Amino acid sequence: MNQEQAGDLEFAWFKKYGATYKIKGTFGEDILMTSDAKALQYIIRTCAYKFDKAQGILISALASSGRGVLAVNGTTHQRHRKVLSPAFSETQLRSYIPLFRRVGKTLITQMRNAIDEPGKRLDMHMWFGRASLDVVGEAMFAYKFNSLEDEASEMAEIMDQLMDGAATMSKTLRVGLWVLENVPALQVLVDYSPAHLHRRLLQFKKLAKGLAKRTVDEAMMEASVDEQGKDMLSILVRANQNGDMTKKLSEDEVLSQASAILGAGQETTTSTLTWLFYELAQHQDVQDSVRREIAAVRARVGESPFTTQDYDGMEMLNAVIKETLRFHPILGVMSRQAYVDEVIPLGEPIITADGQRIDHIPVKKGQLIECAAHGYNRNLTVWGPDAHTWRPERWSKKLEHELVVGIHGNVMTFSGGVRGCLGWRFAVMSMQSLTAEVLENFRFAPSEDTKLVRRRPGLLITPRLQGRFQEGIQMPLSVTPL
Ligand code: HEM
Repeated sequence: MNQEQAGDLEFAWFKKYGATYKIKGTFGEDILMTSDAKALQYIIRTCAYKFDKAQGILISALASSGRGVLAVNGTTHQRHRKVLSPAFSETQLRSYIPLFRRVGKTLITQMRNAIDEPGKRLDMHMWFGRASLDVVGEAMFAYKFNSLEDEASEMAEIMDQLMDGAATMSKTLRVGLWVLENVPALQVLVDYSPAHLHRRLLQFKKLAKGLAKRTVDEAMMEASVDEQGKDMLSILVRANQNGDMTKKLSEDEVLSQASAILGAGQETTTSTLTWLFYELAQHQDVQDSVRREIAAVRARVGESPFTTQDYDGMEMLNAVIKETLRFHPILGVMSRQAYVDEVIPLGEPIITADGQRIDHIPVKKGQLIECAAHGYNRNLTVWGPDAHTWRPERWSKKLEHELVVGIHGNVMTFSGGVRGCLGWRFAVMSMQSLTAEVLENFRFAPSEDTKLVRRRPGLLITPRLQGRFQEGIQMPLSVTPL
């Protein structure tokens, strides 16, 4: 939809028509759009598999990541999720803390090398993109992309181009998806599409699968516990070996998890960190108070590295992370489809076109539903009258919510329920670590171009410069070493 900033149109319509309304899709089909807490809880938590991913989304997930967890529904999804879960246990995630710290240190060194004067303009999207790629790559398949040090990193370049293309939901892409959805026989042709974006996707899948294959082969050969790899794929391979035959993943499914996790984890973390520093640059008082909080913990622990408890105890740091997740969800909407006839309850009743006040909406099998994460995250009924303001102080007291919707802080950004983000805790831990590291070393302020930054609408909501969208995703900030 044409709008200057992602969400502008939807926010105006939520204000005018209420938390739930109907829009028309690419070819005039009815789509239900909702930011209603009760409806969302019902759709993504209570009846998650009755309202599973929409066919169009499954097709694009299949094209971008293969037969991994992102591209399957129902009982197949349950099977994938069960094998993947051990790789995301709290104990497992704690073992990545030294990795977050190491990548943070490299980020600091490389940023310092790039700064030759105070207030240097740096594209923080690029820097956080490379840091996130190095973190996710090593955690996932013990592979060091070293993209922070290697300017010509092939994977970093592919990811940049992919995200740039995928973030722009062009008319051609929308029509293409519609055709594939409505003429399933054509789906076999997807891998032969000549489109530039698609070529890049194939390169991405090939590279990720190749790296995954190496890790998987090594994991299969491990002779003793001491030799066991601690990366996510090795853990997944072990979990898969233990399950009974009907619950196992095939080799193709195992290898596809690499592109699924890389795709799900890299740009999402990058984007959240990027917006977080954008907000800190605009709110110098908040930036100072987070830095003071970090300095106080540093004074207590001295040269010892921060622990998970240290990070979790930093109230202001965590408030800034939660508020950024609330205010800047990278996925504005999550597309679902009713796989059975159902009735969706509403917490905020609506008035229909013929003047009736209703608090339930009956839907037929096949109905498309857009679960509006951006709408829910700024729903005034849930967050109060200042929902449209980035204000981390709101997290200083425990927020009481009547309904549980999201996984973390009850925001929708990581979604929720059985399809909620598997990597949410990994993402939060890596953001805590990278943010603390960077704030201890640099001060951020808006640069000349920062005022041009807009939330560009598309499949993903990304920062671009007004009038210069073609330059790609970027976040120019002025950076001064401390
Ligand atoms: C700030 C960072 C992140 C955000 C905002 C985010 C957001 C999301 C959302 C919204 C979904 C659900 C999509 C849907 O149902 O349509 C999801 C799923 C997923 N995410 Fe994340 N994610 C983040 C980081 C990560 C990381 C770091 C990883 C892995 C290392 C990861 C792995 C996954 C996986 C595997 C799924 C699929 C879950 C399933 O279908 O069962 N995510 N994420």
